[in-house]
Amino acid sequence: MHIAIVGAGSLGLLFAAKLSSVATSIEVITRTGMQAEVLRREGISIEKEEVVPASKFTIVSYEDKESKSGEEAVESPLDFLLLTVKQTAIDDELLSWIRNRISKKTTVVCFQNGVGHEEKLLGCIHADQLLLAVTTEGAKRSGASKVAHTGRGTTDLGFSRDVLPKEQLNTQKIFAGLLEKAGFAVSLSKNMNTKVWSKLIISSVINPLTAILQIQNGQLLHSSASQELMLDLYQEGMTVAKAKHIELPDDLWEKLQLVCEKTAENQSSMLQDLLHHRSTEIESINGSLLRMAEQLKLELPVNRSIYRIVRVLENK
Ligand SMILES: NC(=O)C1=CN([C@@H]2O[C@H](COP(=O)(O)OP(=O)(O)OC[C@H]3O[C@@H](n4cnc5c(N)ncnc54)[C@H](OP(=O)(O)O)[C@@H]3O)[C@@H](O)[C@H]2O)C=CC1
Ligand SMILES: CC(C)(CO)C(=O)C(=O)O
Repeated sequence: MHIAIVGAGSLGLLFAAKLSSVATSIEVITRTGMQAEVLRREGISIEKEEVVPASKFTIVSYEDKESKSGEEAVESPLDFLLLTVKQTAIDDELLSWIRNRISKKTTVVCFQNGVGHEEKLLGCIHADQLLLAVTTEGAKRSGASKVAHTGRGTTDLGFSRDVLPKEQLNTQKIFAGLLEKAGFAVSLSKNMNTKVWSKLIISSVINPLTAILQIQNGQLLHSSASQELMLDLYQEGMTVAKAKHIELPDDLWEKLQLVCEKTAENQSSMLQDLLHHRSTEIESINGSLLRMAEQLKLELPVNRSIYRIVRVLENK
C-alpha cells in the first residue's frame, strides 16, 4: 500500500510513524523545507515509545515546488492520501495540489475536526474517493520530528456518501485493516454525519471554553459556572442539529462530560493554538454553527459571544 500523509503535525507524525510498519511506502509531506530536512535526518520519534528511522519514509515539502508536480502520481500511484492539516490550511492551492497528486485509484482520508472540509474536498474529488475519519486519538507534536501519543481512542471511518458500490466498501475495510495492524482501534460507520456532528458539538463546547479560560479539559467540570456555560453551548448546538434533522445519540451530553474526564489533563487543540499564536479552528466549529443558525433564522447568543472572544484572542 502506498500512502501519502499531508501535514506532519501532531496527528500526521503519529499516523506516519505507526503506519510505517504496515505500508509499502509512506510519503510525508511537510509544509516547510526546514521540517522536511529535520525529518530526513532524525526520522519520527513517538515519545516514550519508539523512534522510526528516516529510511522508512520519503519526505517532501509542500514549499518545494518540485513536489507539487503531478508527475509523481504517475510514478508512484497512491492508494491512500491522509489529509492531516488543520481546517485553516485547506485552501484552493492545496486542493489543486491534492487533485494533481492523486489518481482515480486514490482514496483521500480526511481527519479534520469541525465541518467545512468535506464540502471543499467534494469540490475537487469524487465522493467515492473521500473517506471521513473522526478520531478520538490524542496526539501532540513537541518538535519538528517528535510527537506524544497523548490519548488512545477510536477512529470512526466512513465514506462521505451513504450508498456505496462494493469496491468502496472494500477500500474502507482495507484502510481500517491497515489502521488496526498499526495499532489503532477502528470502527466502520455507515452514518458519518452522526459522528461528524457529535464531534462538532463536543468540540464547540470544550475547545473555545478551555481556550478562553486557559484550562485543561478536565477543569471544565470543576465549577458549576463553567458547567453552565458548557450546557448553554451544548443546547445551542443541539438546536441547530435538530433544525437540520441530524440524528445524534441521546446521551451526547454524558459523552461530552466523559471526553472531559478522559482527556482531563490535555490542553484542547484550540488552547494550544492560542498559546502558540496560531489561528484556531473556531471558524469550522462555532463559526460554522453560527452560519448554519443564521440560515435557519436561529439565535445562538452564547456561541456568538464565545466566537467573538476567540477571534479577539487570535489577534492578540
Ligand atoms: N491532534 C489531535 O489529537 C487531533 C487532531 N484532530 C484534527 O486533525 C487536524 C490536524 O490536527 P493536528 O495534527 O493537531 O494539527 P497540527 O497543527 O499539529 O498539524 C497540522 C500540520 O499541517 C501542516 N500544514 C499546513 N499546511 C500545509 C500544507 N499546505 N502542506 C503540508 N502540510 C501543511 C502544518 O505545518 P506547520 O506546522 O509547518 O505550519 C502542521 O504540521 C485538525 O483538523 C484537528 O482538529 C482530530 C482529532 C485529534
Ligand atoms: C478537546 C477535544 C478532545 C474535543 O474537543 C479535541 O478534539 C480537541 O482538542 O480538539
